Order: sequence, then structure tokens, then C-alpha cells
Amino acid sequence: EVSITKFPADERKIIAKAHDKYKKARAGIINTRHGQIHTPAFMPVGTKGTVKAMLPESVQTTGADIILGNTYHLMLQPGAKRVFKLGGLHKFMNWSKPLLTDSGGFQVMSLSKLRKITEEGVIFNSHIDGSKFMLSPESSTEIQYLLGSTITMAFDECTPYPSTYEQAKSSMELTSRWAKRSRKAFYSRDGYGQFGIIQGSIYNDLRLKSALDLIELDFEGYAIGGLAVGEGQELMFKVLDYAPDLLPINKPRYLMGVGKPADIIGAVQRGIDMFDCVIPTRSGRNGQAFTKYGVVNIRNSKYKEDNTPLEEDCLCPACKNYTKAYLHYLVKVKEILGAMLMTWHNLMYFQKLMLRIREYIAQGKDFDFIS
Ligand SMILES: O=c1[nH]cnc2cc3nc(NCc4cccs4)[nH]c3cc12
Ligand SMILES: [Zn+2]
Repeated sequence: EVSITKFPADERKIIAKAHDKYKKARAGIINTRHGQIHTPAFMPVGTKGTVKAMLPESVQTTGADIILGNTYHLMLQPGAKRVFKLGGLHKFMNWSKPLLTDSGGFQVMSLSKLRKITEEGVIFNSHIDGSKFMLSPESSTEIQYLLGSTITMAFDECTPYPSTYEQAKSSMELTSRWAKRSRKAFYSRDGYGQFGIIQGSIYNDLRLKSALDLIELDFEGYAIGGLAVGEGQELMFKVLDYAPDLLPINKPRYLMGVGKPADIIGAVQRGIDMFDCVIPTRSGRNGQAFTKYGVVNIRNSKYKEDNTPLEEDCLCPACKNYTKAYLHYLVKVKEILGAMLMTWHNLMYFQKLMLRIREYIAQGKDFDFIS
């Protein structure tokens, strides 16, 4: 049963009292078939069955309890049936901890060529070889089952931003119909869960209706969709000021696609438990390192003879054994080790941030820090 264990009532009172401003922040544990997830949690993105430039055991040493796999990519290559035949994604990629797979819908809309949205689902041509595919609530749920996903995401439509009220309303209603079909298609097993995704854009009555529709389906957790799609942090926080409270307090709340450290901190303060974002991995490969001094663009020539580590007290291999000068050089000459070390450091940085947030919440301390 994917459930979030709460602190005992009296401890929760302490936490709530201690930082009234953050009374919505909560730390907990999600128990799954593949192990525990300490929340608030950051999920590194492992798009094609690998967290790019990282070995799974290295991802584990950064402290990640769970990683995300993208259904769209895996269904095209190597194919969900093949992964199933080979023992499932956990075995295939040698990751034994929890895996969350997205439904594929969001990526179809952002990656595939020529697609057609119907009541049934989305028909599209593969961006790889143009071959024709269909993703529906039923097929997406089955594909995620074949992958062996610990947490399956319902098939939704991410309402674009900006959208008019009418557009957002019909999009949200489609997501509710698809959520019902996704829930029906889900093969529920102990320790596995399925999360619904609420939509409704920036309209609070639509967000409420979406939440009510999905709560009826009794998902193991709930994601807040339709955010981090260009609305900006202010508008995202405006929605997060009320949307998490529409969801069951005892179930995990997952904010899809977020985000930078400041976004994560603000969202935790508003009651979010889970995050996924490509920023630490993608920007690492692109030469950006997150540090307590801010983001370091290692390609900047001022680092070419800087014989100090990214962060003197960081325990990652990049900081323990190498200097900014070496990282500057590796990234400049596009050496693979450069991508590896920068990625490792960033994932460590994001996990350390989550660890500190969890500790501050558990101690009832404010955590407005951004470092
Ligand atoms: O409503 C959603 N439904 C299902 N998947 C999503 C993924 C999402 N990822 C972002 N932001 C991060 C981005 C990644 C690539 C372009 S924006 N926002 C997202 C919203 C949704
Ligand atoms: Zn480091």
C-alpha cells in the first residue's frame, strides 16, 4: 500500500506551531514494494532507462530513493513488451528502488510529430522513424505495468498555458474522463500505486472540480499538473497557495517538472511532497553546477586555472578529487567525464537540499534558505 506515514499528532502540532508560515510543509515516508521514499523527495529523471551519465549505483550514493522513467521513449525503444520479456525496467537498468513512470502523454505532445487528440487517446508518429502509435489511458497504463513501474501515472492532458477558462475547462474534463479509464485499467497490487493528475490551469474552481473528480477514484497519490509550463514562479505559487489543500492530506502530492531549488522550497512550503526535474542532469551536462554560492558556469574562462573544488565540503567525486580547472577543461573539450562529474555533483546538491528540508521540517525549523 503506497501510503504516507505521518508524524504522531503531538509532533505534528510542534511542527505546525514552530513554523506557522510553513504549516503546510510536511516530511514523511512513502512505503512501496521497492523500498521507502523519504519526502519531500526529488526524483532524478532517467528518461531512456538511465539517468544520463550516471551509473545506477552512483545515483544511489547521491541519496535518491526513487527515479523517473519516461514511458514515451521506452515504448518506442526498446518497446514495453521487450522490457517486460527481459524482466522489467528495474532489472533491465539495474535499479532496485522505486521507479515512477510518467504516462507518456506530456512527451507525446512535446516530442512527437503529427499527432491527433481524440476522446480515445492520442495518435502520433514516432519522432524516431515516423511509425504510427496510439497512447490511451488503457495502453499507457498497460505499458507502465509492462515496465514494472512502482508508481504509475494516470494518462492526462497537460492543459497548455495560457488557456482561456473554456479551454481549461474542457481540457480538465477530458483529463477526468481519462483518469477514470486509467484507474479502471490499473492492476492494483500491494506496494504499487497509481497517481492521478489534476488539471484546471490557473482557475481555482476548475482545480477544485478536477480534484473532486480524481478523489472519487481513490488514487494512491495525486500530482498537480499543468504547471511549470511557462506560467512563471509567481503564478505557479499562486495556484499552489490553494491546490495542494484540495487533495487528501494523507496521500503524496507530486508537482510535475519542478524545478529549481527556490521553486522546490516554495512548493514544499505549500504542501508538496515529490518533485522531478531535468535541471540538475541537463544543466550539469551543459556545464552548470549548482553550489551554495549560486550556479557556477564552469565553462567561464575565470575557472581555467582555479585549483579549488566546486564546493569544499561536498562529498561528491567532482568536489573530493578534482578542481574547477579540471572540470572547466573537461567540459570545454567535451570529455564524457565532464558530463559525469558535473551531473553527479548536481544530483548530490539536489539531494542534500531535500535532506536539509526534511531535517528542518522534522525539527520544526523554518527553511527559507535557498542554498
Ligand atoms: O500536466 C502534466 N501532466 C503530465 N506531465 C507533466 C510534465 C510536466 N513537466 C513540466 N515542466 C517541466 C518541463 C519539461 C519539459 C518542458 S516543461 N510541467 C509538466 C506538467 C505535466
Ligand atoms: Zn560536489
